[in-house]
Amino acid sequence: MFERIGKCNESSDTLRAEGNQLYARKMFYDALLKYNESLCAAESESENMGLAFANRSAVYFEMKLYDKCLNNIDLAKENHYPNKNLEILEKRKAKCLEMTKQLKEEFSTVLNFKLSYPPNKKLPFIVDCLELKTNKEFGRHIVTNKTLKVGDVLVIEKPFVEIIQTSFLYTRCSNCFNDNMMDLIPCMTCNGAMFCTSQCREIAFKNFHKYECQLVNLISSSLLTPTMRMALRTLFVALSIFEGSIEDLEKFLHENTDCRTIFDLEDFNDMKQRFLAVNSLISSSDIEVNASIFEEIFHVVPQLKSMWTVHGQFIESFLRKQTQIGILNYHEIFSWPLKKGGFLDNDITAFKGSLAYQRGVVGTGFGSYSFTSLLNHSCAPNICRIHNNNEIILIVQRPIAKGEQLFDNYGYCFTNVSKDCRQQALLKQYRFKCNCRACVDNWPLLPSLRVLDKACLNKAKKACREVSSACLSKKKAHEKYKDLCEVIEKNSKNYPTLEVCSLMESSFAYLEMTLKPLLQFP
Ligand SMILES: C[S@@+](CC[C@H](N)C(=O)[O-])C[C@H]1O[C@@H](n2cnc3c(N)ncnc32)[C@H](O)[C@@H]1O
Repeated sequence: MFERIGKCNESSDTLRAEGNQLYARKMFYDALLKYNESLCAAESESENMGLAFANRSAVYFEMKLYDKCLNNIDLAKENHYPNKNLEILEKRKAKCLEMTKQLKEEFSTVLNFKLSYPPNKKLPFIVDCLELKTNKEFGRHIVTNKTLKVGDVLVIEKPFVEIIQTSFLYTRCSNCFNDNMMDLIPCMTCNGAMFCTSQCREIAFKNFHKYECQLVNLISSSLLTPTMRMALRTLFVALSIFEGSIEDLEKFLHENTDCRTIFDLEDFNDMKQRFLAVNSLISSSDIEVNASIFEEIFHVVPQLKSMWTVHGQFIESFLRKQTQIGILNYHEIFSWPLKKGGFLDNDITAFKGSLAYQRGVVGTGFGSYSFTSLLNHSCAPNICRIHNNNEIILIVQRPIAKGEQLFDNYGYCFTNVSKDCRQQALLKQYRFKCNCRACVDNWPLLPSLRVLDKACLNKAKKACREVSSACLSKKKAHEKYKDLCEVIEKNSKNYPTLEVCSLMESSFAYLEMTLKPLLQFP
């Protein structure tokens, strides 16, 4: 039998009752959150599980998400929903089936991003024209060997490892980040992880959750920074690759000390090589890491404690290095909030005035991306980054000539952050002095940029008005985005003018709109 960590029907009852009150007030997002917490707290094989699924089915019915309603009715029945109440569920099911027939809505419209050019033969998630170069000024960097157009999709990268911010534990799959409109299933043992499917639950258990399950409350407390949580998850994933043998992991690292980027992999499907690519990312060895917290965590679980007793030194240096890699390389993952109006009170990344806040997206987690981490920063980038669940998609934002370097933006764009602030922040976190054109020539902030083409400025103003008031379908947003890409391509010789930079901002907003959930909870 599993040891039940944090499972408790009494808490599950309290959480369900709180959910019921929110449901009565039609606060469906908050109600689902409580039902998910209640589900996670429910002792397995108790009727509390069935009740939580049934409650969720009621929310989905009100939201007209009939497929999810039906799914939750089935789950309720499979999970000890009390027989005496079955009639309620059967009635709901019948109504649901009737409504599904009537409903021609296309809730399932998903826009799939595809690479714009043939894929790299070894790395199928990047286009074949990208090359790795190294020089003194930039270290490793990526250039294109063919001219690229605005809107070209260059990379669709999944992380090697990702973690969810604690405030999203009950709203997203802990394995793949899918929110599945909160239609999630709990870990059968702990109360701190949910999954979108049983496959995801199995994969997570195999890859990392078997180690974390007994530690979830500690890991998700404020003891660890997100970078340290990522380091710990990386250790558990690496351990799983070596089938739990810390000796083999240590030996492997000892024998493979040379630097290997993702371009050096012989076989992309070999997880050991993929791990080496993450382990070879640039790190800041001078950053202090308080490793004693890791020791405390390991001492909670007997199996991990004995591992630390024998291999503590190796584990500590592994975790220190991953933390130091993380500071320079891990990417925050942004998603659209499921709740109308947006942000959770405790979402620290959504501070007012931040770019994410203006765009309406929230930071839901962090990931390690071996390719994207080879991109250098410019305050005037030529590519942009969007997220589809845990995937990073890299798209050309202004034309890039053959032989030019691809530049990402580390969160400090010249259009809305002053040169002094940018330079200080980049030096402090990323340890380099930025010499991009915007810094060298001290380009002004967006409102003070010069105007060269009045007709184009009018187009930009129109796009700006539309994008801030628009409530478009994904398809329509994608069409608008494509139109703007053409206008930017034609006018790019005037960059950085007010009109071109505003068009770029609006096009990015349309692009993100293509990933917005079709429906948000009240
Ligand atoms: C995510 S890594 C980028 C890849 C890195 N160049 C490498 O060799 O692995 C971030 C680090 O790259 C370097 N870097 C990024 N942008 C740079 C720039 N514009 N100029 C100089 N160095 C830069 C800094 O050392 C920074 O900490």
